[in-house]
Amino acid sequence: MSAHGDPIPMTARRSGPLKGEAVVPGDKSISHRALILGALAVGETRISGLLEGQDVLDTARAMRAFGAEVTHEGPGAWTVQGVGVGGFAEPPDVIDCGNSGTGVRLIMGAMATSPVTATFTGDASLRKRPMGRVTEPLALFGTRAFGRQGGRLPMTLIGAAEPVPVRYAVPVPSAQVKSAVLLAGLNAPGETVVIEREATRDHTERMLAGFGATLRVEDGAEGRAIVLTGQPELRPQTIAVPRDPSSAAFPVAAGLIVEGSDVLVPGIGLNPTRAGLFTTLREMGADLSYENAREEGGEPVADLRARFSPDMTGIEVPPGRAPSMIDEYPILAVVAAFADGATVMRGIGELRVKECDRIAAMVTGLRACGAEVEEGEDWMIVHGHGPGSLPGGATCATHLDHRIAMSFLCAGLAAQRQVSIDDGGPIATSFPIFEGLMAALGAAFARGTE
Ligand SMILES: O=C(O)C1=C[C@@H](OP(=O)(O)O)[C@@H](O)[C@H](O)C1
Ligand SMILES: C=C(OP(=O)(O)O)C(=O)O
Repeated sequence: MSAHGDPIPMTARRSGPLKGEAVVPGDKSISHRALILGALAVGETRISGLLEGQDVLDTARAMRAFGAEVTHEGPGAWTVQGVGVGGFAEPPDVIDCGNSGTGVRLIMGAMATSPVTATFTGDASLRKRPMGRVTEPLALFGTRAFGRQGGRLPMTLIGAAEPVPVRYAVPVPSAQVKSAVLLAGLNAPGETVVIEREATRDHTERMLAGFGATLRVEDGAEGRAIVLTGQPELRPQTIAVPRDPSSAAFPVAAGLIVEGSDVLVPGIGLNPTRAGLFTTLREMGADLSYENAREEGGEPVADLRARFSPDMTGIEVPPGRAPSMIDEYPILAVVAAFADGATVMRGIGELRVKECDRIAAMVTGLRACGAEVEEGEDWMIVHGHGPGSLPGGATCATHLDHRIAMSFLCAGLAAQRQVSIDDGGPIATSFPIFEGLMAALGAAFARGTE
């Protein structure tokens, strides 16, 4: 089933050259944070380029439930009248975060140190995902959480009435956990310290500084420590959301594997904590260039140009790069099937707790398409056989996971036979215009399965 309705089976067939410009929507991570920090500021935050995907719309609805005024002014243009740090009202109903791990975990952090109680739920995918990784550090502030076994949603959080600041070393590389602790730290007196061994996406830190919070980053033996001073008055901001590198990954990858293609993907955020896929593709020999590199709204941005790359070879992806491309392994696995030799992906255990178990979903689907793939608890190896070599001819299960759905549709554009997916509905969570945008480039997509 798709996240919000009947399943939408889809099929992709081998396509002629993909040509043209692919203007992808705003960054999902930054969009969630703009709404949440806007709700915690005093006054009106103005946002342009907001991703209007279901995940972010669910966060907008949640911010309204906590008392912020969130208004849709026009395409991508939103305003948020914030209630101030510690100003959240108690929501009158259950907060449904749909398919979004980022939404639910960041919002839990944002409400955890206010004297309100909220119950959270989500779709069948989100209800399987672990929330203990967030509620355990939140308990240090004094927040209480009651959920299903294994720390699963639905879950009720009772915010700490008299929160204390915390010092917390994040045990898994997770920007969501880091961000939840920082957002909770906003309403605790004194300094809250979050330490991460490996740097994960830093949008929360950048945006907190933009909103006027006092924070500093110290690199030490334990890793990267973020020190936040609690109880600031956040100043409303004007935020231009850059276009999402995780969405750009799909037209870029399709451009590299479909014969004769030349695709331009303009205005993509290339924050180094997000751009690992593009570095990896270039190391594999992809004809992928950055044009017109510039800075927009405090984030590095460039136009990406991807041309058909018949000479890509498999590589060993450095495990330390995983946090900067964590959502891109499914599409990398597809590109790897069209490169020559083995692409080795290690240190990717976190993929097992995303919208679905992404290692299992990719291995099963790629094998059904005739690829040679190996897997272990936290690794995956794809043995590619060059351009046009993937047999295809399968229907792949997407398990309520947008990235799995888009990855297999891209595979079908270059495979020998069609590749179908059982449900394209979840694509709307992060990239609602994917089908039309790809079709405009020349992608042979159809509704239904073979
Ligand atoms: O903070 C964020 O916006 C995100 C962090 C990552 O999750 P984890 O924190 O679980 O690694 C990523 O997979 C997700 O798509 C977005
Ligand atoms: C993992 C993802 O999102 P989330 O954790 O927010 O559901 C994703 O978008 O790939």
